[in-house]
Amino acid sequence: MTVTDQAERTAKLAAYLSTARWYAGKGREVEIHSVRRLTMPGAGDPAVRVFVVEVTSADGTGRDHYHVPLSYYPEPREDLAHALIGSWTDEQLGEVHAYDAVHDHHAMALWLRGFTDAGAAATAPDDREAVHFHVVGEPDLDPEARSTLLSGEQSNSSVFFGDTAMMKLFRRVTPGVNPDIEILAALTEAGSDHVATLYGWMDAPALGTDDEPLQLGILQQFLTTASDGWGLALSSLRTLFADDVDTPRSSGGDFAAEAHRLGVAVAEVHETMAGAFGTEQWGPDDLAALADTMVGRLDAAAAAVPEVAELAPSLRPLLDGVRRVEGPVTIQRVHGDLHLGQTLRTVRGWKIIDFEGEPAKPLAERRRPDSPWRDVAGMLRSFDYAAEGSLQDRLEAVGDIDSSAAQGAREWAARNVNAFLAGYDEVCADDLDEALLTAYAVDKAVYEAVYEARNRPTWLSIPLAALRRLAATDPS
Ligand SMILES: Nc1ncnc2c1ncn2[C@@H]1O[C@H](COP(=O)(O)OP(=O)(O)O)[C@@H](O)[C@H]1O
Ligand SMILES: O=P(O)(O)O[C@H]1O[C@H](CO)[C@@H](O[C@H]2O[C@H](CO)[C@@H](O)[C@H](O)[C@H]2O)[C@H](O)[C@H]1O
Repeated sequence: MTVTDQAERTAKLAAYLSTARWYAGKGREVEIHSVRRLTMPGAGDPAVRVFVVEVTSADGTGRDHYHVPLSYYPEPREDLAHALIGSWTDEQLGEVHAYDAVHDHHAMALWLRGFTDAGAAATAPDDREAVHFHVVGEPDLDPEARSTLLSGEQSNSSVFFGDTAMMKLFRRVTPGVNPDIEILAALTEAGSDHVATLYGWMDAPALGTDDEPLQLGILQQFLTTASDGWGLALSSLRTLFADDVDTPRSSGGDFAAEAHRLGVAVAEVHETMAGAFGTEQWGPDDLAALADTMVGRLDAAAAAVPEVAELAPSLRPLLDGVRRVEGPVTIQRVHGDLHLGQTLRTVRGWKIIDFEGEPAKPLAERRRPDSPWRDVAGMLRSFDYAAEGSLQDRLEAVGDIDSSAAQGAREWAARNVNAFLAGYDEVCADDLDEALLTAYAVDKAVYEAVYEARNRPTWLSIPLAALRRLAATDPS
């Protein structure tokens, strides 16, 4: 292969990365520094390779690694045209057309086989350049199940194997333990009713002697009959708008009983996590450090989003309020990025998914114990998002928002926040510290403003409106 071939191939990969939903560095040119190539056990037909691509990080100061599995065909595949990375001459395979393998069910069958064969030592344990498969317990996997890629706004790529298992390939990967695997393993072992059972995971061995393995993905139970909390909340709001009622309580789609049950479920998950990982206490110094971190994040957001900069002077005192919280505050492992989209309602009750934490945070930070009120604040923000998002949808569909719809949506959010908190409080009766909860809500809305500015600018108004309301609260 010539240097020009190599450069052309890298450019095609960079172009693909720049458009991928899961690529965090939107808006900056993708600069590839190195590409590690892993082999896939059993690969042949189709040819498959797994790459770990090192790029300049989203903020330009460091390096990020992306997990990119590719499948190769000698002839173009019409059905995979949307997932084409490029066509080139490969030193071993000759002329190839390379596709993002998650879209290719022939390729994904190799991953399923990796798990079904894992007990039979499909990968040589000392093969440092192979993807390794690990299975937990004896999952009932159907080796013939066909994969379906989940479409939508995901940070990772998820495929369903029939209605038995779901595999999520992590896209941005860091050496070390991935919290999604670690927490699901602990909750599965503890017999939690509120999560999908962990079936297994895949990783690649460490590169250097100081490195830890690179966890590449997770296999878990497919939750049948699942509807996500976000969709259910929007549907409740649509019913509210259609009903001619005075309050959300009288609407046929009232969500409060579900919000209450969800509060109970989140609290039970917190309890199980506290039992599995233990608890610690935060004193005044830790609370001061938390305030510093939050103020630092506000300052970074202010530099990136001008509207946040305008509000920053009024928001800072709310974050500084954490310094006055009367400790000790109990901390433990938490979800870290909890919102309605991370909850699934099944016939067996509410389930919580995706324990990865905020995708933008470094792994070590995401694994650090925190106050469970961070998760509670995430849910409260999400009820507000649902109310405001539904008004925005209405504006786009109907052309304007009448004042009764706006008032109804806001009452809906308040009602469900109260119901959620009441359910949470039934299980975890820790005294609620308003200042701490408010600071977490500000911190989350600040994060959301940056997230929306980067990923969904038309939704930026939602966290900004929340920040404006919060900025008007009395910090004392
Ligand atoms: N165990 C499961 N069973 C069925 N559907 C699931 C399961 N886990 C997740 N999902 C669906 O897949 C979507 C993406 O999963 P998630 O873990 O949130 O991925 P990401 O990290 O990419 O955001 C969820 O919104 C949910 O609809
Ligand atoms: O689900 P992810 O781990 O990818 O989380 C990221 O994307 C979320 C959006 O999909 C984002 O959540 C924000 O929007 C939601 C509505 O789409 C809303 O329910 C959440 O409250 C709001 O934070 C999340 O912040 C981001 O990390």
